Amino acid sequence: MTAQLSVRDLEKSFGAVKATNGATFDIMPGELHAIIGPNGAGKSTLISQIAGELRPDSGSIWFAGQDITAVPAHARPALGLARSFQVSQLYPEFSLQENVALAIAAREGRTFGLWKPLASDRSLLDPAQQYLTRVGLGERPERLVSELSHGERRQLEIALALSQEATLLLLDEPMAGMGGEESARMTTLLNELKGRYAILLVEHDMDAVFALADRITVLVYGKTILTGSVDEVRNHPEVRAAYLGEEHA
Ligand SMILES: Nc1ncnc2c1ncn2[C@@H]1O[C@H](COP(=O)(O)OP(=O)(O)OP(=O)(O)O)[C@@H](O)[C@H]1O
Repeated sequence: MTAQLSVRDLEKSFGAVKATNGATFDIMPGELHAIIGPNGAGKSTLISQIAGELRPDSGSIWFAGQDITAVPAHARPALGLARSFQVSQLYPEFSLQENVALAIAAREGRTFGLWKPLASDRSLLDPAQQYLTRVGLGERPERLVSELSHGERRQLEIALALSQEATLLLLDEPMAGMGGEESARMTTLLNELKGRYAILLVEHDMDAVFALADRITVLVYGKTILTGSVDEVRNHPEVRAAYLGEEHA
């Protein structure tokens, strides 16, 4: 089976800091693959290179068998690779459903100088409603983005990534800033999405990572020191020493 994403010997330095130092791993179709590592290990730098926002110094990134190392960030979503949207990119005065409809229109290359025609376009609003339902926001699609709680905004970001017809979702700390109940809801959502989508999850919440991950890659000082199952990672002496501490061992 061809990997959905392959990262090979990736290197990226900032001055004297080797933020990515020979990172290599694969994500298979439908796999939820977590990247963990201590603060400053290079997780954000890695995800930014996969999204195309940072150019690696050397090494390669392959998406569904195609070398995308030189493909610019703006062209990657059309291939099926979606980084979750920032809610700051949304239209606060429009409803959830209208925002997702606008994202679908943008994906389809439709121009929307006038909002009115789009607002009544069922061919956009119906699929928008389906994406909202898939992430648990389907009940009140008329709400404004400004009315959402922090956790609901993160759910909306995922709906927007799905609306890009992604096959790989890049999720950078989706549980950050969430309370227990919101984290549990996000964990349930990601559990429903895995299998249908390949997911690269960078997350500090180890309970969520251990509950969700099919495989985990451990990053320390930019190097991928291990890729394995939850049990393999929990029991690996170097990982315990470098990162987890006894409470998760
Ligand atoms: N734009 C930049 N310029 C200079 N140094 C950078 C830049 N971005 C990251 N770094 C450095 O690269 C290293 C890796 O940083 P990165 O943010 O990727 O780690 P991280 O694993 O995401 O950390 P955290 O868990 O704290 O978010 C750090 O030493 C950081 O200081």
